[in-house]
Amino acid sequence: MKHFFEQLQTQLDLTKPFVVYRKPKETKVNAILQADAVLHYVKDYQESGFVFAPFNSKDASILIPNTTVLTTTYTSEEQNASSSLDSVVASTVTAKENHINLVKKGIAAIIKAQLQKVVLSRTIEVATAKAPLDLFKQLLDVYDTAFCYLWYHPKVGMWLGATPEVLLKTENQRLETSSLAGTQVYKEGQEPIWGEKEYNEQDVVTLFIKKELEDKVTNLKVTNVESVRAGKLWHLRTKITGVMQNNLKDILVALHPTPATCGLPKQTAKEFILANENYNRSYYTGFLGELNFSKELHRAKTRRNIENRAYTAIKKVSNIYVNLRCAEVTNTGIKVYVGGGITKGSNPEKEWEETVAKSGTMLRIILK
Ligand SMILES: C=C(O[C@H]1C=CC=C(C(=O)O)[C@@H]1O)C(=O)O
Repeated sequence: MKHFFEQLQTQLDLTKPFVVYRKPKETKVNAILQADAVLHYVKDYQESGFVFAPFNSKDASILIPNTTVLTTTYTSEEQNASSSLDSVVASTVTAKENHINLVKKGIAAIIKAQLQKVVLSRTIEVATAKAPLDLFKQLLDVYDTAFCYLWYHPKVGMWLGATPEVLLKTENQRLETSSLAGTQVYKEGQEPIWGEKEYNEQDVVTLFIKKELEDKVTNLKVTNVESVRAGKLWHLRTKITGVMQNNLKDILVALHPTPATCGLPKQTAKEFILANENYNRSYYTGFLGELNFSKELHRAKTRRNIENRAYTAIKKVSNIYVNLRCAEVTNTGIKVYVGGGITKGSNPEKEWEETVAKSGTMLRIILK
């Protein structure tokens, strides 16, 4: 174990690219190390490696090819997990005013019928003396149901996060995606009670996904909406599955960004965000994860299987997540990114509070 994290520290000291991550509910931690500092881009999504894509699809997606892969088993440190669930606030009066004004602008555009939904966000900058790999280990300790990662490229920067949202999981042609939206703060021993605003906000995402995939996926199935926990928050989620008839690129172009991170209509919401948020989202609300990995499947060795060598099958799998509950390591500290879905039923003060609650995912790790 020590060896694993030491190798990552050496990679960082040598300023060479790497990513280290753990998928939800797994104990296996994976790392991909790049031998040089070349910036590789994804061209057609036929590549194999770890993809790191920005919010704005006009900008290029980065690939760390999976040449050197390391794995280890990480067991969470209980002590860290429990003590870190207190709430943390690191926001100024001006930040609050600015966000409330932005939300009001969003609501006004919805009332004018320019938009049905728009996701609006902000950043919070804090100082820290903590080492990036220690922050990553703390994410592992606290968020066992999230996709936890630390990503570094000397020509781009360093990002880390614990995201609850699956964008796309594929096994050969089989596909799963999810519609995640609506937020409430988790309270010990209590189940969430959802209002019309949250159901509507989440339904917009589900309908969008269904429509986008209709002509690209067969056997499309949508589960009932359920409450899912993400650290100290609850969300509403629907899973969507099917069989891909198009390639991965077509599917990703159709889905990203969904109304869980952008809005509806997609293009108008994107333009609204780029014109009004007054900062660059960069990789926040982009996507990241395993692209076209090979997975060996071992079937029972029946005589027929042995004859046609069918007992080991290689599947092509991708596991891609939306880059939420994340932060960027800067020269002066860490920048946390948070946002929320605005609909006609939104209350600006509550939307502000929701971003404060969401920022807790990263802040309670950074400031603890
Ligand atoms: C945009 C974010 O969350 C999305 C995912 C779940 C719930 C959301 C919401 O309730 O607004 C957002 O759509 C974020 O965490 O920055």
